[in-house]
Amino acid sequence: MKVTVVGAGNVGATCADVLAYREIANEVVLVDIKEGFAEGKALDIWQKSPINLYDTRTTGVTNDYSKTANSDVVVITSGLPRKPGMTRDDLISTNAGIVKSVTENIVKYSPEAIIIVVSNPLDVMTYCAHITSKMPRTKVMGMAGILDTARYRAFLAEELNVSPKDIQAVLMGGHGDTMVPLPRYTTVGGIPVTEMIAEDKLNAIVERTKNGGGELVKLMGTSAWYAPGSAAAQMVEAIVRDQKRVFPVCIKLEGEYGITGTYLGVPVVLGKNGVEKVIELQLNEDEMALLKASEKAVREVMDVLDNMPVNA
Ligand SMILES: NC(=O)C1=CN([C@@H]2O[C@H](COP(=O)(O)OP(=O)(O)OC[C@H]3O[C@@H](n4cnc5c(N)ncnc54)[C@H](O)[C@@H]3O)[C@@H](O)[C@H]2O)C=CC1
Ligand SMILES: O=C([O-])CC(=O)C(=O)O
Repeated sequence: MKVTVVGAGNVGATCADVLAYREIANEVVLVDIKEGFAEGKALDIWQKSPINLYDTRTTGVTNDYSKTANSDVVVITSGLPRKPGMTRDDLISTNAGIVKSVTENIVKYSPEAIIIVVSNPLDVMTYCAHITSKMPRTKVMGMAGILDTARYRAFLAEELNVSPKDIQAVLMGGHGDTMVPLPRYTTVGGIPVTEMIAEDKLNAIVERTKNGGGELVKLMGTSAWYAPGSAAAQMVEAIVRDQKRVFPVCIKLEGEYGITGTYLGVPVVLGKNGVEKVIELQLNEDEMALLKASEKAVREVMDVLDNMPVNA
C-alpha cells in the first residue's frame, strides 16, 4: 500500500512516522512546498527504521506530485496552523488555496486515492477538497472526530483514574467550539459514564474538550501534532487494512440527521472503500439542537469559501 502525506510539518511528519513505524503502509511519500523539507523528514524517519524495526520505505519530495502517483490514500496536512488568539476559521483565506491546489495535484496523479483532510478549518477544508476532487463523498473525508474524542477520553481517564483504553465515546458536529460531545453514548468498560462521575465534573470535561485545541495553542504558540498525526494515521490504517472501524469522521451529509449538503463529523464505518456507512444515532431533542447549532456554524464558514476568489 502506498500512502502520500502532503505537508511535512508537525502533523504531516508525525502521521508519516506513525504510518512507518507501525508498518501501516509499505511506502510513504511526504510532500512539502519548502525545498528539501520533506526529503529531510522522510530521511530521518527512514534512518529510525533499524532502531524501531520497520521496513516501510519513506521518501520525501518538494512539490513533485509525479512521485505520489497511484497512492491508495492521501492525507492533506498542508497549510498554516493557528497562533494564540486566532480561531481555526481565521485560517481559511490561506488554507483554501493550498488545499485546492494540493487536491488538484493529488487527483491528477492518484485518481483512485481516498483523501483524508486534516488542514483547518477542518470541515470547510474537507468541503474544499471534495468539490475540487469531484470524487464520491465516501472517498473524501476529514479527520477531527477521532482527535476530539481522544481528548475527551483522555480527560475522563485522568479524572476517573482508569485506563484510556476502557473509555468508549463519540463526539459529533463541526471541529470547533460547537462540537457535540455525547455523554449518553460514553461508557467506561461498558458502564455508562454518568454512573461514574458527577454531572458538574462531566460538564467541565465536555467544556475542556471543546476547547482542547485552543488549550494546546495557548501552551505551545502553535497547534497540536502528536494526537492529530496519530489520529490521521489511525484512519489510514482502518482503510488500508479494511478494518471496518467505527469512528467519528467529517463527511458531506446527504439527508442523515435531517441535514443535506453540510460537512460534519458523524460516526461512520471506515474500510477499504472509505466511508462505507454513515451511522444515524437516535439523538434526543437537546443533542439534535446542539448538532443543528454546529451545522449552522459550519455553514457560515462554507459560505465564506463559496464567496472566495479561489472558487470564482
Ligand atoms: N483536523 C485537526 O484536528 C487538526 C488540524 N490541524 C491543521 O493541520 C494543518 C497543519 O498543521 P501543522 O502540521 O502543525 O503545521 P506546520 O506549519 O508544522 O506544517 C504545515 C506544512 O505545510 C506546508 N505547506 C504549505 N503549503 C503547502 C503546499 N501548497 N503544498 C505542500 N505543502 C505545503 C508547509 O511548508 C509546512 O511544512 C494546519 O492547518 C492545522 O490547523 C492541526 C491539528 C489538528
Ligand atoms: O486547534 C487547532 O488549531 C488545531 C486543531 O484543530 C486541534 O488541535 O484540534
